[in-house]
Amino acid sequence: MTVSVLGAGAFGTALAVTLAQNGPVTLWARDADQAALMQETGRNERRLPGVNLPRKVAATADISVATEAETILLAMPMQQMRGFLATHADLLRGKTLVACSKGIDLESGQGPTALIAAASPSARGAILTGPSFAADIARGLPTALTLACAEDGEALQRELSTPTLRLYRTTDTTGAELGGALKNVIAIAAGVVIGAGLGDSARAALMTRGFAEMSRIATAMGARAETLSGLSGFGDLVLTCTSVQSRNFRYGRALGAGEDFDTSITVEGVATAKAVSILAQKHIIDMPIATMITALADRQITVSEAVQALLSRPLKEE
Ligand SMILES: NC(=O)C1=CN([C@@H]2O[C@H](COP(=O)(O)OP(=O)(O)OC[C@H]3O[C@@H](n4cnc5c(N)ncnc54)[C@H](OP(=O)(O)O)[C@@H]3O)[C@@H](O)[C@H]2O)C=CC1
Ligand SMILES: O=C(CO)COP(=O)(O)O
Repeated sequence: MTVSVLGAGAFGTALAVTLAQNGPVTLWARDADQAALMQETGRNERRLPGVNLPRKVAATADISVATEAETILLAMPMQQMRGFLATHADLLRGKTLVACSKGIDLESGQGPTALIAAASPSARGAILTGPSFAADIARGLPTALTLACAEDGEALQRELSTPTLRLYRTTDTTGAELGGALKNVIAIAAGVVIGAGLGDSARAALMTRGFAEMSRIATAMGARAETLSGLSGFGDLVLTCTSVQSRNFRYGRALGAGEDFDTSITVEGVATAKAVSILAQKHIIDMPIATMITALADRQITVSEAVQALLSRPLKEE
């Protein structure tokens, strides 16, 4: 059975590479020139350089071909997903749609599975998330992710697991998608800490308090605490806050050091910090780190003002 991946960025391409171990995969790029180049060269140098695409990966820019598969992975940046789902709603009807994006839609405040349910009520929505860099997956290094699906996730889990990509299953879609979205905000903050020269101890404190902040809002929104402490929450928080492979971490590090950062690079945590600050007000939840990241990204405060504001908060019980 063919699986399709829509979005030929670093992650979509890596997923296509690993899934080709199970059978044919269609990889859809929105840019016809890029699809043709991938098909011709067997590489995606634009988004995942240095990786050979297996022969079982067929690249196309034809969306009607790419949506023939029953199982379709959505691997575009989060802020593009709502528009994409609306444009292609007819072709996606009745399919199994597995979101691979991490974030919260800024305009609606919804995560990927809620966007899928709103745009394609007859589709089955799921989310694949957790600690994994595209380059690691593509190189065949061992990785473990969470597959969250409200119902009948077992067959999908088997279909999307490969000899090197191990999927764990949950029905807690809210927890899985909020963990994956929120860890990016904390990773930016961890990058700021390192970029500003505040040290590894400060980063450990930030990660721990960040995890408390993630858990507070996520459980208030219906997530299970154990999902937050699994691969999609704690696991991905650790990876993204401690690796320079992370774009969110590198963006934060540039902010902390007062350096410029290439705005064409996908950094999901910025929009998510804004979206979650709005949700936090609605749920009356205290989210000082997300609020600070929004203010820093918008240049409303300096790094030293942000640090001062966090350090001067009232002392309280852990
Ligand atoms: N990279 C990683 O290691 C991981 C990424 N993710 C998540 O995967 C998602 C995608 O990230 P990633 O692949 O790294 O991003 P990239 O920046 O590598 O690529 C983004 C891709 O999305 C395409 N795209 C942009 N807008 C649209 C649109 N409107 N319709 C269709 N396609 C579009 C781009 O096309 P074009 O080339 O034409 O601009 C590009 O191929 C993010 O949510 C990220 O958090 C999750 C785990 C790991
Ligand atoms: O989500 C990721 C790793 O799990 C990738 O992180 P970045 O988007 O920060 O590169």
